[in-house]
Amino acid sequence: MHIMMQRCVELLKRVTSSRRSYKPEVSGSISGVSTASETLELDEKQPNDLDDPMPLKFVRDDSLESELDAVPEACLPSPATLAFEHVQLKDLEILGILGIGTYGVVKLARHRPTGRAVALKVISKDYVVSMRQEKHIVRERFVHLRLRHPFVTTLYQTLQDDNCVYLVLEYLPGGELYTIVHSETKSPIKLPTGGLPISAVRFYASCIVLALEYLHAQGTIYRDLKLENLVLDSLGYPKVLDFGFAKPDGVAARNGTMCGSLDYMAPEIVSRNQHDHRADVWSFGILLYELCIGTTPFTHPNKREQMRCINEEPVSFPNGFEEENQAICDLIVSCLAKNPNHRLSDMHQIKNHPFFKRVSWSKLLQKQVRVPFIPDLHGAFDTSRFDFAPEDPDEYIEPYESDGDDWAKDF
Ligand SMILES: Nc1ncnc2c1ncn2[C@@H]1O[C@H](COP(=O)(O)OP(=O)(O)OP(=O)(O)O)[C@@H](O)[C@H]1O
Repeated sequence: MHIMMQRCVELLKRVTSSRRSYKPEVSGSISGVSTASETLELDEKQPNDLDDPMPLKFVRDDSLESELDAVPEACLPSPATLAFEHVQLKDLEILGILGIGTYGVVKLARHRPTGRAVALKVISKDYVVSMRQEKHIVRERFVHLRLRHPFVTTLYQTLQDDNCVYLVLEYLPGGELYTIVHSETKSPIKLPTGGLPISAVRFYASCIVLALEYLHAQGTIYRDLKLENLVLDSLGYPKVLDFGFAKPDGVAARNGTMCGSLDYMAPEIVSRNQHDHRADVWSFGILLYELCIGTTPFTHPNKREQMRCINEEPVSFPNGFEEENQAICDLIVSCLAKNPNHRLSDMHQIKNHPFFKRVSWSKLLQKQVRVPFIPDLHGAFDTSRFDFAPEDPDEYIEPYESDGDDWAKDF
Protein backbone atom coordinates (compact mmCIF):
# COMPACT_ATOMS: atom_id res chain seq x y z
CA MET A 1 0.00 0.00 0.00
CA HIS A 2 1.12 3.49 -0.69
CA ILE A 3 3.02 4.87 2.31
CA MET A 4 0.96 8.02 2.78
CA MET A 5 -2.31 6.10 2.63
CA GLN A 6 -0.92 3.47 4.98
CA ARG A 7 0.05 6.04 7.59
CA CYS A 8 -3.36 7.69 7.40
CA VAL A 9 -5.15 4.36 7.62
CA GLU A 10 -3.12 3.47 10.71
CA LEU A 11 -3.96 6.81 12.23
CA LEU A 12 -7.67 6.44 11.61
CA LYS A 13 -7.67 2.83 12.81
CA ARG A 14 -6.74 4.13 16.22
CA VAL A 15 -9.92 6.15 16.44
CA THR A 16 -12.32 4.35 14.13
CA SER A 17 -15.06 2.45 15.90
CA SER A 18 -17.53 0.18 14.14
CA ARG A 19 -17.61 0.45 10.35
CA ARG A 20 -19.46 -1.63 7.83
CA SER A 21 -17.72 -4.97 8.07
CA TYR A 22 -17.74 -5.15 4.32
CA LYS A 23 -16.48 -1.60 3.79
CA PRO A 24 -12.77 -1.35 3.14
CA GLU A 25 -10.65 1.27 4.78
CA VAL A 26 -8.91 1.52 1.46
CA SER A 27 -10.55 -0.47 -1.27
CA GLY A 28 -8.88 -1.94 -4.31
CA SER A 29 -9.34 -1.77 -8.00
CA ILE A 30 -9.57 -4.35 -10.68
CA SER A 31 -7.94 -3.80 -13.99
CA GLY A 32 -7.98 -5.73 -17.20
CA VAL A 33 -11.50 -7.04 -16.68
CA SER A 34 -12.87 -8.41 -19.90
CA THR A 35 -15.97 -10.47 -19.21
CA ALA A 36 -17.85 -11.10 -16.01
CA SER A 37 -17.39 -14.85 -16.38
CA GLU A 38 -13.66 -14.64 -16.79
CA THR A 39 -11.27 -14.58 -13.90
CA LEU A 40 -10.92 -10.97 -12.96
CA GLU A 41 -7.37 -9.85 -13.15
CA LEU A 42 -6.29 -7.87 -10.14
CA ASP A 43 -3.92 -5.02 -10.07
CA GLU A 44 -0.81 -6.42 -8.47
CA LYS A 45 -0.70 -3.49 -6.05
CA GLN A 46 -4.08 -4.54 -4.62
CA PRO A 47 -3.82 -8.06 -3.28
CA ASN A 48 -7.55 -8.75 -3.22
CA ASP A 49 -9.34 -11.46 -5.10
CA LEU A 50 -12.91 -12.36 -5.78
CA ASP A 51 -13.20 -14.59 -2.75
CA ASP A 52 -11.89 -11.92 -0.43
CA PRO A 53 -14.69 -10.62 1.80
CA MET A 54 -13.45 -7.07 1.30
CA PRO A 55 -15.49 -5.15 -1.27
CA LEU A 56 -13.78 -3.81 -4.32
CA LYS A 57 -14.27 -0.74 -6.36
CA PHE A 58 -14.21 -1.64 -10.00
CA VAL A 59 -12.35 0.71 -12.19
CA ARG A 60 -11.36 0.43 -15.76
CA ASP A 61 -9.95 3.19 -17.85
CA ASP A 62 -12.12 4.64 -20.53
CA SER A 63 -11.31 7.53 -22.74
CA LEU A 64 -11.96 10.89 -21.12
CA GLU A 65 -11.30 13.01 -24.14
CA SER A 66 -14.35 11.98 -26.15
CA GLU A 67 -16.54 12.48 -23.08
CA LEU A 68 -15.24 15.99 -22.55
CA ASP A 69 -15.86 16.79 -26.20
CA ALA A 70 -19.48 15.80 -25.72
CA VAL A 71 -20.16 18.29 -22.91
CA PRO A 72 -21.47 21.65 -24.08
CA GLU A 73 -19.22 24.53 -23.11
CA ALA A 74 -22.12 26.25 -21.36
CA CYS A 75 -21.93 23.52 -18.72
CA LEU A 76 -18.39 24.43 -17.75
CA PRO A 77 -18.03 26.52 -14.61
CA SER A 78 -17.54 30.17 -15.02
CA PRO A 79 -15.20 31.58 -12.38
CA ALA A 80 -17.93 34.13 -11.60
CA THR A 81 -20.22 31.34 -10.35
CA LEU A 82 -17.74 30.08 -7.79
CA ALA A 83 -18.56 31.44 -4.36
CA PHE A 84 -15.25 30.83 -2.68
CA GLU A 85 -12.20 31.00 -4.86
CA HIS A 86 -8.56 31.99 -4.83
CA VAL A 87 -7.77 29.73 -1.92
CA GLN A 88 -4.05 29.20 -1.52
CA LEU A 89 -2.52 26.23 0.20
CA LYS A 90 -0.47 28.44 2.50
CA ASP A 91 -3.73 29.95 3.80
CA LEU A 92 -5.07 26.61 4.96
CA GLU A 93 -4.41 25.44 8.51
CA ILE A 94 -4.84 21.67 8.58
CA LEU A 95 -6.69 20.49 11.70
CA GLY A 96 -6.97 16.73 11.18
CA ILE A 97 -8.31 13.84 9.13
CA LEU A 98 -12.05 13.44 8.50
CA GLY A 99 -12.04 10.41 6.29
CA ILE A 100 -10.05 8.14 4.04
CA GLY A 101 -11.28 7.16 0.62
CA THR A 102 -9.86 4.96 -2.07
CA TYR A 103 -7.84 7.74 -3.61
CA GLY A 104 -7.79 10.55 -1.12
CA VAL A 105 -7.37 11.57 2.45
CA VAL A 106 -9.96 14.18 3.42
CA LYS A 107 -8.82 16.72 6.01
CA LEU A 108 -10.53 19.49 7.92
CA ALA A 109 -8.85 22.85 7.42
CA ARG A 110 -9.33 26.45 8.48
CA HIS A 111 -9.07 29.06 5.74
CA ARG A 112 -7.15 31.67 7.71
CA PRO A 113 -8.17 34.81 5.74
CA THR A 114 -11.92 34.12 6.13
CA GLY A 115 -11.94 31.87 9.20
CA ARG A 116 -14.08 29.37 7.27
CA ALA A 117 -13.96 25.62 7.63
CA VAL A 118 -13.23 23.64 4.48
CA ALA A 119 -12.71 19.97 3.71
CA LEU A 120 -9.49 19.41 1.79
CA LYS A 121 -9.26 16.21 -0.24
CA VAL A 122 -5.57 15.43 -0.65
CA ILE A 123 -4.61 13.06 -3.42
CA SER A 124 -1.03 11.94 -3.94
CA LYS A 125 0.06 12.33 -7.57
CA ASP A 126 2.37 9.37 -7.21
CA TYR A 127 -0.52 7.21 -5.98
CA VAL A 128 -2.78 8.40 -8.80
CA VAL A 129 -0.18 7.52 -11.40
CA SER A 130 0.71 4.19 -9.79
CA MET A 131 -2.99 3.24 -9.84
CA ARG A 132 -3.40 4.63 -13.37
CA GLN A 133 -6.22 6.89 -12.21
CA GLU A 134 -5.14 10.16 -13.83
CA LYS A 135 -8.21 10.34 -16.06
CA HIS A 136 -10.61 9.63 -13.22
CA ILE A 137 -9.15 12.35 -11.01
CA VAL A 138 -9.21 14.84 -13.87
CA ARG A 139 -12.79 13.84 -14.54
CA GLU A 140 -13.76 14.20 -10.87
CA ARG A 141 -12.52 17.78 -10.99
CA PHE A 142 -14.15 18.49 -14.33
CA VAL A 143 -17.57 17.13 -13.36
CA HIS A 144 -17.68 18.40 -9.78
CA LEU A 145 -16.54 21.99 -10.33
CA ARG A 146 -19.59 22.89 -12.38
CA LEU A 147 -22.18 21.50 -9.93
CA ARG A 148 -24.22 23.78 -7.66
CA HIS A 149 -27.18 22.27 -5.79
CA PRO A 150 -28.46 22.26 -2.19
CA PHE A 151 -27.93 18.49 -1.95
CA VAL A 152 -24.58 18.30 -3.74
CA THR A 153 -21.33 19.13 -1.92
CA THR A 154 -19.78 22.28 -3.33
CA LEU A 155 -16.30 21.99 -4.75
CA TYR A 156 -14.89 25.51 -4.46
CA GLN A 157 -11.58 25.08 -6.15
CA THR A 158 -8.79 22.69 -6.99
CA LEU A 159 -5.08 23.15 -6.31
CA GLN A 160 -1.83 21.30 -6.75
CA ASP A 161 1.74 21.32 -5.60
CA ASP A 162 4.69 19.15 -6.61
CA ASN A 163 3.40 15.98 -4.96
CA CYS A 164 -0.39 16.27 -4.55
CA VAL A 165 -3.58 17.54 -6.09
CA TYR A 166 -6.18 19.06 -3.76
CA LEU A 167 -9.94 19.54 -3.86
CA VAL A 168 -11.19 22.38 -1.65
CA LEU A 169 -14.73 21.39 -0.61
CA GLU A 170 -17.37 22.81 1.68
CA TYR A 171 -17.11 21.10 5.07
CA LEU A 172 -20.20 19.06 5.99
CA PRO A 173 -20.06 18.63 9.76
CA GLY A 174 -23.08 16.32 10.17
CA GLY A 175 -21.18 13.12 9.32
CA GLU A 176 -21.98 10.31 6.93
CA LEU A 177 -25.50 8.98 6.42
CA TYR A 178 -23.76 5.64 6.99
CA THR A 179 -23.39 6.63 10.66
CA ILE A 180 -27.11 7.41 10.94
CA VAL A 181 -28.03 3.99 9.56
CA HIS A 182 -25.36 1.86 11.22
CA SER A 183 -23.90 3.47 14.34
CA GLU A 184 -25.03 2.10 17.69
CA THR A 185 -23.83 5.19 19.53
CA LYS A 186 -24.20 8.10 17.10
CA SER A 187 -27.66 7.49 15.67
CA PRO A 188 -30.66 8.32 17.85
CA ILE A 189 -33.04 7.33 15.05
CA LYS A 190 -31.70 3.88 14.15
CA LEU A 191 -34.31 1.19 14.84
CA PRO A 192 -33.33 -1.77 17.08
CA THR A 193 -34.33 -4.12 14.25
CA GLY A 194 -32.05 -2.29 11.79
CA GLY A 195 -32.87 0.49 9.36
CA LEU A 196 -34.62 3.80 9.98
CA PRO A 197 -38.25 4.82 10.55
CA ILE A 198 -40.08 5.13 7.23
CA SER A 199 -40.54 8.89 7.66
CA ALA A 200 -36.75 9.29 7.93
CA VAL A 201 -36.25 7.02 4.92
CA ARG A 202 -38.63 9.23 2.97
CA PHE A 203 -36.78 12.39 3.99
CA TYR A 204 -33.28 11.17 3.06
CA ALA A 205 -34.53 9.48 -0.10
CA SER A 206 -36.34 12.64 -1.25
CA CYS A 207 -33.17 14.73 -0.93
CA ILE A 208 -31.21 12.13 -2.88
CA VAL A 209 -33.88 12.04 -5.59
CA LEU A 210 -33.50 15.81 -6.04
CA ALA A 211 -29.71 15.53 -6.15
CA LEU A 212 -29.83 12.74 -8.75
CA GLU A 213 -32.48 14.58 -10.76
CA TYR A 214 -30.16 17.57 -10.88
CA LEU A 215 -27.10 15.49 -11.81
CA HIS A 216 -28.98 13.69 -14.58
CA ALA A 217 -30.33 16.98 -15.90
CA GLN A 218 -26.72 18.18 -16.04
CA GLY A 219 -25.93 15.15 -18.17
CA THR A 220 -23.99 13.43 -15.40
CA ILE A 221 -24.34 9.81 -14.29
CA TYR A 222 -23.18 9.58 -10.69
CA ARG A 223 -22.32 5.86 -10.48
CA ASP A 224 -21.16 5.78 -6.86
CA LEU A 225 -24.30 6.16 -4.75
CA LYS A 226 -23.77 4.67 -1.26
CA LEU A 227 -24.31 5.75 2.33
CA GLU A 228 -20.64 6.70 2.77
CA ASN A 229 -20.94 9.24 -0.04
CA LEU A 230 -23.85 11.06 1.56
CA VAL A 231 -22.80 13.48 4.27
CA LEU A 232 -25.09 15.68 6.37
CA ASP A 233 -24.84 19.45 6.56
CA SER A 234 -25.26 21.30 9.85
CA LEU A 235 -29.06 21.29 9.44
CA GLY A 236 -29.19 17.53 8.88
CA TYR A 237 -29.78 17.56 5.11
CA PRO A 238 -27.71 15.04 3.13
CA LYS A 239 -25.38 16.03 0.31
CA VAL A 240 -23.80 13.86 -2.34
CA LEU A 241 -20.01 13.87 -2.45
CA ASP A 242 -17.23 12.12 -4.33
CA PHE A 243 -17.53 12.47 -8.09
CA GLY A 244 -14.62 10.16 -8.87
CA PHE A 245 -16.88 7.83 -10.86
CA ALA A 246 -19.32 10.37 -12.24
CA LYS A 247 -19.26 10.76 -15.97
CA PRO A 248 -20.78 13.04 -18.52
CA ASP A 249 -23.70 11.17 -20.06
CA GLY A 250 -23.23 12.75 -23.49
CA VAL A 251 -21.69 9.57 -24.80
CA ALA A 252 -23.26 6.23 -23.84
CA ALA A 253 -21.01 4.33 -21.46
CA ARG A 254 -19.04 1.85 -23.45
CA ASN A 255 -18.93 -1.81 -22.72
CA GLY A 256 -16.34 -2.66 -20.18
CA THR A 257 -16.53 0.14 -17.68
CA MET A 258 -17.08 -1.31 -14.22
CA CYS A 259 -17.26 1.25 -11.50
CA GLY A 260 -18.75 1.91 -8.10
CA SER A 261 -19.12 -0.39 -5.13
CA LEU A 262 -20.30 -3.92 -5.87
CA ASP A 263 -23.08 -3.82 -3.25
CA TYR A 264 -24.72 -1.00 -5.19
CA MET A 265 -23.71 -2.00 -8.71
CA ALA A 266 -26.42 -2.42 -11.36
CA PRO A 267 -26.66 -5.73 -13.26
CA GLU A 268 -25.79 -4.05 -16.57
CA ILE A 269 -22.54 -2.77 -15.03
CA VAL A 270 -21.75 -6.13 -13.42
CA SER A 271 -22.37 -7.77 -16.82
CA ARG A 272 -20.34 -5.09 -18.55
CA ASN A 273 -23.14 -4.05 -20.83
CA GLN A 274 -23.73 -0.47 -21.80
CA HIS A 275 -25.19 1.60 -19.00
CA ASP A 276 -26.73 5.01 -18.54
CA HIS A 277 -28.41 7.05 -15.78
CA ARG A 278 -30.66 4.08 -14.98
CA ALA A 279 -27.66 2.51 -13.24
CA ASP A 280 -28.18 5.30 -10.65
CA VAL A 281 -31.85 4.29 -10.38
CA TRP A 282 -30.69 0.79 -9.43
CA SER A 283 -28.22 2.12 -6.82
CA PHE A 284 -30.98 4.32 -5.46
CA GLY A 285 -33.14 1.19 -5.01
CA ILE A 286 -30.29 -0.51 -3.12
CA LEU A 287 -29.85 2.56 -0.94
CA LEU A 288 -33.60 2.66 -0.18
CA TYR A 289 -33.43 -0.97 0.89
CA GLU A 290 -30.46 -0.30 3.15
CA LEU A 291 -32.17 2.74 4.70
CA CYS A 292 -35.22 0.55 5.49
CA ILE A 293 -33.62 -2.75 6.47
CA GLY A 294 -30.07 -1.87 7.54
CA THR A 295 -28.33 -4.13 4.99
CA THR A 296 -28.02 -4.12 1.23
CA PRO A 297 -30.13 -6.79 -0.53
CA PHE A 298 -27.49 -8.62 -2.57
CA THR A 299 -24.55 -9.43 -0.33
CA HIS A 300 -22.28 -12.45 -0.31
CA PRO A 301 -18.73 -12.96 0.94
CA ASN A 302 -17.82 -14.42 -2.43
CA LYS A 303 -17.83 -11.72 -5.08
CA ARG A 304 -18.60 -13.99 -7.98
CA GLU A 305 -21.66 -15.29 -6.10
CA GLN A 306 -22.62 -11.74 -5.21
CA MET A 307 -22.50 -10.81 -8.90
CA ARG A 308 -24.75 -13.79 -9.66
CA CYS A 309 -27.24 -12.62 -7.01
CA ILE A 310 -27.25 -9.11 -8.45
CA ASN A 311 -27.95 -10.50 -11.91
CA GLU A 312 -30.42 -13.24 -11.03
CA GLU A 313 -31.92 -13.16 -7.54
CA PRO A 314 -35.15 -11.28 -6.89
CA VAL A 315 -35.09 -8.78 -4.04
CA SER A 316 -36.65 -10.14 -0.85
CA PHE A 317 -37.72 -8.42 2.36
CA PRO A 318 -37.63 -9.64 5.95
CA ASN A 319 -40.79 -11.31 7.26
CA GLY A 320 -43.73 -8.97 7.58
CA PHE A 321 -41.94 -5.88 6.23
CA GLU A 322 -43.64 -5.90 2.83
CA GLU A 323 -47.14 -6.26 4.29
CA GLU A 324 -46.66 -3.21 6.48
CA ASN A 325 -44.73 -1.06 4.00
CA GLN A 326 -46.22 -1.70 0.59
CA ALA A 327 -45.45 1.66 -1.02
CA ILE A 328 -41.72 1.66 -0.27
CA CYS A 329 -41.40 -2.03 -1.18
CA ASP A 330 -43.10 -1.38 -4.51
CA LEU A 331 -40.71 1.51 -5.14
CA ILE A 332 -37.67 -0.60 -4.25
CA VAL A 333 -38.78 -3.46 -6.50
CA SER A 334 -39.46 -1.00 -9.34
CA CYS A 335 -35.96 0.45 -9.03
CA LEU A 336 -34.37 -3.00 -8.83
CA ALA A 337 -35.69 -4.48 -12.06
CA LYS A 338 -32.76 -6.41 -13.53
CA ASN A 339 -33.46 -5.11 -17.02
CA PRO A 340 -33.00 -1.31 -17.12
CA ASN A 341 -35.87 -1.10 -19.62
CA HIS A 342 -38.22 -2.47 -16.97
CA ARG A 343 -36.94 -0.16 -14.20
CA LEU A 344 -38.47 3.20 -13.27
CA SER A 345 -36.75 5.17 -15.96
CA ASP A 346 -35.79 8.40 -14.26
CA MET A 347 -36.07 10.59 -11.16
CA HIS A 348 -39.25 12.19 -12.49
CA GLN A 349 -41.01 8.81 -12.40
CA ILE A 350 -39.58 8.14 -8.96
CA LYS A 351 -40.84 11.49 -7.65
CA ASN A 352 -44.31 10.57 -8.87
CA HIS A 353 -44.34 7.23 -7.06
CA PRO A 354 -47.02 6.98 -4.29
CA PHE A 355 -44.28 6.65 -1.65
CA PHE A 356 -43.43 10.32 -2.21
CA LYS A 357 -47.04 11.51 -2.51
CA ARG A 358 -46.92 13.86 0.47
CA VAL A 359 -43.47 15.32 -0.20
CA SER A 360 -43.36 19.04 -0.91
CA TRP A 361 -40.43 19.11 -3.32
CA SER A 362 -40.17 22.87 -3.43
CA LYS A 363 -40.09 23.19 0.37
CA LEU A 364 -37.54 20.43 0.54
CA LEU A 365 -35.31 22.19 -1.98
CA GLN A 366 -35.48 25.30 0.17
CA LYS A 367 -34.65 23.22 3.24
CA GLN A 368 -37.92 24.11 4.92
CA VAL A 369 -39.13 20.68 6.01
CA ARG A 370 -38.91 18.78 9.28
CA VAL A 371 -35.59 16.94 9.52
CA PRO A 372 -35.46 13.56 11.34
CA PHE A 373 -32.08 14.20 12.91
CA ILE A 374 -30.38 17.55 13.53
CA PRO A 375 -26.70 17.10 14.39
CA ASP A 376 -25.81 18.54 17.78
CA LEU A 377 -22.87 20.68 16.72
CA HIS A 378 -20.82 23.30 18.46
CA GLY A 379 -19.40 25.64 15.87
CA ALA A 380 -18.31 25.28 12.28
CA PHE A 381 -15.28 23.14 13.16
CA ASP A 382 -17.14 20.51 15.19
CA THR A 383 -15.88 17.04 14.21
CA SER A 384 -17.90 14.98 16.70
CA ARG A 385 -19.85 13.28 13.90
CA PHE A 386 -16.64 11.85 12.41
CA ASP A 387 -13.97 9.45 13.56
CA PHE A 388 -11.70 12.43 13.52
CA ALA A 389 -7.96 11.97 13.85
CA PRO A 390 -5.59 14.86 14.56
CA GLU A 391 -3.11 15.21 11.75
CA ASP A 392 -0.03 13.08 11.91
CA PRO A 393 2.95 15.48 12.11
CA ASP A 394 5.17 12.80 10.56
CA GLU A 395 2.94 12.23 7.59
CA TYR A 396 4.99 11.11 4.67
CA ILE A 397 4.01 12.02 1.14
CA GLU A 398 5.61 10.08 -1.66
CA PRO A 399 7.60 12.44 -3.87
CA TYR A 400 6.22 12.64 -7.40
CA GLU A 401 8.42 12.48 -10.43
CA SER A 402 6.54 13.37 -13.57
CA ASP A 403 7.23 11.33 -16.67
CA GLY A 404 6.45 14.44 -18.70
CA ASP A 405 2.70 13.82 -18.94
CA ASP A 406 1.25 16.92 -17.30
CA TRP A 407 -2.13 15.33 -16.46
CA ALA A 408 -2.68 17.63 -13.44
CA LYS A 409 -2.06 20.87 -15.31
CA ASP A 410 -5.61 22.19 -14.80
CA PHE A 411 -5.69 21.71 -11.04
N1 LIG B 1 -16.80 17.78 2.24
C1 LIG B 1 -16.69 16.87 3.23
N2 LIG B 1 -17.11 17.16 4.47
C2 LIG B 1 -17.01 16.24 5.46
N3 LIG B 1 -16.50 15.00 5.29
C3 LIG B 1 -16.07 14.65 4.08
C4 LIG B 1 -16.13 15.57 2.98
N4 LIG B 1 -15.62 14.95 1.90
C5 LIG B 1 -15.28 13.72 2.29
N5 LIG B 1 -15.53 13.52 3.60
C6 LIG B 1 -15.26 12.29 4.37
O1 LIG B 1 -14.17 11.61 3.77
C7 LIG B 1 -14.59 10.32 3.28
C8 LIG B 1 -13.85 9.99 1.99
O2 LIG B 1 -14.13 10.98 1.02
P1 LIG B 1 -14.37 10.65 -0.51
O3 LIG B 1 -15.51 9.67 -0.61
O4 LIG B 1 -14.49 11.90 -1.27
O5 LIG B 1 -12.99 9.93 -0.88
P2 LIG B 1 -12.73 8.88 -2.04
O6 LIG B 1 -11.28 8.57 -2.08
O7 LIG B 1 -13.28 9.38 -3.32
O8 LIG B 1 -13.56 7.66 -1.49
P3 LIG B 1 -14.20 6.40 -2.20
O9 LIG B 1 -13.57 5.25 -1.53
O10 LIG B 1 -15.69 6.49 -1.90
O11 LIG B 1 -13.93 6.51 -3.66
C9 LIG B 1 -16.10 10.43 3.14
O12 LIG B 1 -16.73 9.16 3.22
C10 LIG B 1 -16.46 11.35 4.31
O13 LIG B 1 -16.50 10.64 5.52
